[in-house]
Amino acid sequence: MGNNKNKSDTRSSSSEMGGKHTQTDLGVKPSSTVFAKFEEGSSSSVSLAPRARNEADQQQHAVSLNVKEAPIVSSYNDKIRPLLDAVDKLRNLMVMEEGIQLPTIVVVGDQSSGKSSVLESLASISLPRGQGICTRVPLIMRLQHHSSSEPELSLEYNGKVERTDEGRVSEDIVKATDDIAGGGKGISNTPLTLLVKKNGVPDLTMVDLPGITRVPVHGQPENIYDQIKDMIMEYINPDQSIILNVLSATVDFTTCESIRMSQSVDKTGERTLAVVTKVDKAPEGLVEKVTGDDVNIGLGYVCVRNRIGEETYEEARAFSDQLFQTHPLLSKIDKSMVGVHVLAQKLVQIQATSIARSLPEIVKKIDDKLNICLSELNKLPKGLSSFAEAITAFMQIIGSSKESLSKILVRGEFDEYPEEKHKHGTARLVELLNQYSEELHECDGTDVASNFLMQEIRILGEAKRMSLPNFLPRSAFLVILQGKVKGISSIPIRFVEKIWDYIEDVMISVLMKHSENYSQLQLCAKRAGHNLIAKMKERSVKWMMEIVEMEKKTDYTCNPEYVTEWQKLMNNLGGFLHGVLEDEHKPPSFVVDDIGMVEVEVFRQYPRDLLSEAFDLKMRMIAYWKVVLRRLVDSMALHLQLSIANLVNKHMEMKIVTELMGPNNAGGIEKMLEESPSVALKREKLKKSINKLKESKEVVGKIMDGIITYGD
Ligand SMILES: Nc1nc2c(ncn2[C@@H]2O[C@H](COP(=O)(O)OP(=O)(O)OP(=O)(O)O)[C@@H](O)[C@H]2O)c(=O)[nH]1
Repeated sequence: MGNNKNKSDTRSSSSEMGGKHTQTDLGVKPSSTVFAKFEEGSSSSVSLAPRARNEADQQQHAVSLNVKEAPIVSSYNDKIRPLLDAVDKLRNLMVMEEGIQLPTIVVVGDQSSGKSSVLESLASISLPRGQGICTRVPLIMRLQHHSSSEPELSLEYNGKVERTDEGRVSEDIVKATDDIAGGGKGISNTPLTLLVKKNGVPDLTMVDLPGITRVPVHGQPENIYDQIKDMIMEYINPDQSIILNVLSATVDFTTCESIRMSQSVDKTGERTLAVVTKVDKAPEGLVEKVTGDDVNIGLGYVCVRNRIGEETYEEARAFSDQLFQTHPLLSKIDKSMVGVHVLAQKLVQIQATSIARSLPEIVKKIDDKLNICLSELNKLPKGLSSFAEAITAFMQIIGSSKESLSKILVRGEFDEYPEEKHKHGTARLVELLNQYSEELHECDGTDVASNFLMQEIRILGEAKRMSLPNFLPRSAFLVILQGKVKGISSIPIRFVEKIWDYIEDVMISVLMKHSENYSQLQLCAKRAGHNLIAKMKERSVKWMMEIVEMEKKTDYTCNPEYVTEWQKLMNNLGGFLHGVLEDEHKPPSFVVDDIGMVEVEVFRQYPRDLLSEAFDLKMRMIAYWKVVLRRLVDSMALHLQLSIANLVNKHMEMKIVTELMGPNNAGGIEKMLEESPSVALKREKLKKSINKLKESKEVVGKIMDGIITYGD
């Protein structure tokens, strides 16, 4: 470790990670240790293509490739492999679905910019290449160096693993893509994993994404651009993602869509590395383009010339090396910025730093998420396993529902539903009662002055009998009273229905809330609640109809206000008779106190006695009607108060028990033992997440132990 300090110091000042991902920045001893150790190996060149190791190649590329056998590669890779394996395992466990982001190298680029060709060059295998859209699903490419000279390739998607080989891999990727995204040109979010175990490849995991295209080709959906953009944004948005932006040398970088997208999530470019492809096609001005850095690429540029057509990798590499060494323009580009091997080295370093930096945070997030899931699982209702448990749960539900209803409908305490005004029962009941009272008052008697006394004169005419003249016939009073009661009789009935609908609403929602974990009980409580309210409503309607009937039959009150009011009104009689019969001006109308403006012309044909009797009859009715209306409202309020108290304290529990135990509900309370589907689903989901997070915890736990041991 003697020279590690110097090495890490050098790296801290390097711009390789945008000057940000320095060892000191990692701030975590274990991960920094790994990085320092890992860098020892990084000074060696990377073996990329064992197949290139024929003599001619070795001579030709001795400088650039410096092909070495496994020791250097493995000591280089051995440090990063466990970390990368751990991250790949987490990726396989789909830990991202739990909201935990993993450090990922995401390959983006405009369509046909050469993304697949770059990946091919890194892995020395053939991938589907060509013009038009090739990559249609996220292709997770896991490159792993292994000591055997026999490469092992496999494809993993939709839960299955298929072996493949170098000769077939391109074709198999196309088949798997068709399987996932259909045979057309559409794209899919379902990832396809390609595992390449091959001697000499750098240990790297990258995700290749579909190329960005503005114009849909035949067979592609109209919104293909948005679909691809959404997919790319989802992958590059997390801070943990490293963006490998593939740019074709043939285009102006500032116009590239992929640059626009990466800049939108990584403004300073501190997590963006650019690979410039097709340098052979457009060498002019390239040096200026990559040194000018008009597009803010924080992690630097690497220029490559990929395999073209049917070239072998060896040939392609030879051409590439030659190009960067001898081409009059391309040879001017700094050697630390050219070639696939430089790209591989940079990616491995960036990946290692990124993983080491992210691991402590990942461990913490896994722990946090696990704790949240465990506590949510604990909060779920315990599954009931015996009759006794079911009875206890039932009693608790009924008890708490009764208490809630008593609070909101009887006592006026709203602490359980502070924001739900609809459930502030006592206040809403008073409001409804006030509306009822207003409706009663408005229905009759708003305009006593119009047709003043006409009804009374007519009815008195019909009530004539042989008796003393100064006795007011009671029958006349009753006839008028009955007519008036009949006129308002539908209002109390409508009100009763409305008020019980409201109570039903509140009661059912409270019952549902308290029994939310037991769907069978909910069904039964709903049924019981509905039937019970129907009965209560029926009873109230019957009672109200009786009251209305009583008001029709009898004119009685002991309320002294009636007499007081009548006497007050009768004080106007003298003035009224004078205006009608004695005033020599014979006014056609005049104001009667407490009544208003009345037409009087018509009264002049009637005798004084009749007018006086009719006036008296009217005033009695006005005074008495106030008593009747007050009685209808007061008795309604008292009736409701009693009915609601009975409902909450007596009937509700009884009705639900009867419903639950009754013949219509075979299975009775045992049915409560069945868990509601939504709770079962939630429990299942939480258990799955917990298992996944526990496994993930184990994966990172092992790796952190290793790092600590290693660091110590
Ligand atoms: N001359 C030359 N051609 C290249 C180079 N890199 C890629 N190409 C060619 O460019 C075309 C597109 O390359 P791909 O690798 O399929 O591009 P892609 O970005 O993966 O394409 P999509 O995934 O379909 O967007 C192919 O014909 C490649 O052979 C290069 O460095 N030089």
